[in-house]
Amino acid sequence: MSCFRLENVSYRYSKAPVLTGIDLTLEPGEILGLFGHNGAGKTTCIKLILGLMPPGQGAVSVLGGKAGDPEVSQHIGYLPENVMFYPQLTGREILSHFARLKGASLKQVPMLLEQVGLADAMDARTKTYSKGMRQRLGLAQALLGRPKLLMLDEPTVGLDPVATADLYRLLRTLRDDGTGIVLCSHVLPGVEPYIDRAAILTGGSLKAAGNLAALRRQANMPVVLTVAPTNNDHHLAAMVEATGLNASTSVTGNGHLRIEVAPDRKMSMVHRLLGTGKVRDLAISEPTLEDIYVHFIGSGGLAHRGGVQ
Ligand SMILES: Nc1ncnc2c1ncn2[C@@H]1O[C@H](COP(=O)(O)OP(=O)(O)OP(=O)(O)O)[C@@H](O)[C@H]1O
Repeated sequence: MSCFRLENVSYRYSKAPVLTGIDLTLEPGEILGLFGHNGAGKTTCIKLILGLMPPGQGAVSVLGGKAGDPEVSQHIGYLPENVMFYPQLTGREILSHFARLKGASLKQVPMLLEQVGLADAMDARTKTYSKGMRQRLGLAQALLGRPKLLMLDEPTVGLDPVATADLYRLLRTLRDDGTGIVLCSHVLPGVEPYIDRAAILTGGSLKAAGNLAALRRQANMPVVLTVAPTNNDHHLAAMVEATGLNASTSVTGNGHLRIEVAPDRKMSMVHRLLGTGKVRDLAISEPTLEDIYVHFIGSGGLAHRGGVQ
């Protein structure tokens, strides 16, 4: 049973379409990174999965049932992008309130607060919490009732590096226990090691989806070889040009040769380079998640403003 399945889903709030023909599935025990520029439609996808509104077109099924059904919703944990809590209540009181609403055991409350690092602050009013502490409380709220599907919108905002690493470790444990997890984040280098698959949304359409290896194949972006020549030999560049492997070269500030070559020609290039006997050191850089994201989104940057239509 999939955690969710979006089939040919489209949605519009009022005028222009926000999502168009989205096909996306999440299986148990998988972490999916959902990425896109501001206003790409990530939160709208999440709202459809939560059943907060029906799709304009297409089908949304969640945990084998209908999005929004109470029996389905009790198995979903959700951390929204901006968490707000009643400031006069303590962390323990707030989490207990959410546990009652969700029908989760109250015994979980102190345990979860400890798990997210709020053991010492659980009886303090949340108005005294830092941004990171509020974020941790939001995370504890999302984990109530051991959800089968966990959706986290920018979960590391406000978290320090150690807390961020703790969060990702926790997500891995939950994933290994069979939880399906959706992670929306703009901090791509941070999430890259932790996701199993990425889905890239732009302008309401799914541009690409798959694991990093599949996305790299699809993007077919060049691999970068950085070569330190022996004795600062300047002839290597000409030799690279002469290979006929259609690589482009440039010299970096510290005299290294930077070679961009198609992925399927990488090994030929490496063999040729090593064969010259003029290579002192060699580094290979595959496109990162961020490179792939920019490739699919385009260089629009701030041109993708999202916002009011
Ligand atoms: N309640 C609403 N009424 C009208 N338009 C909305 C509403 N919520 C979102 N939108 C519009 O839908 C589009 C997608 O918004 P959404 O919040 O899904 O994007 P997002 O990818 O989550 O963006 P961000 O990264 O900025 O959080 C935007 O153009 C936004 O202005």
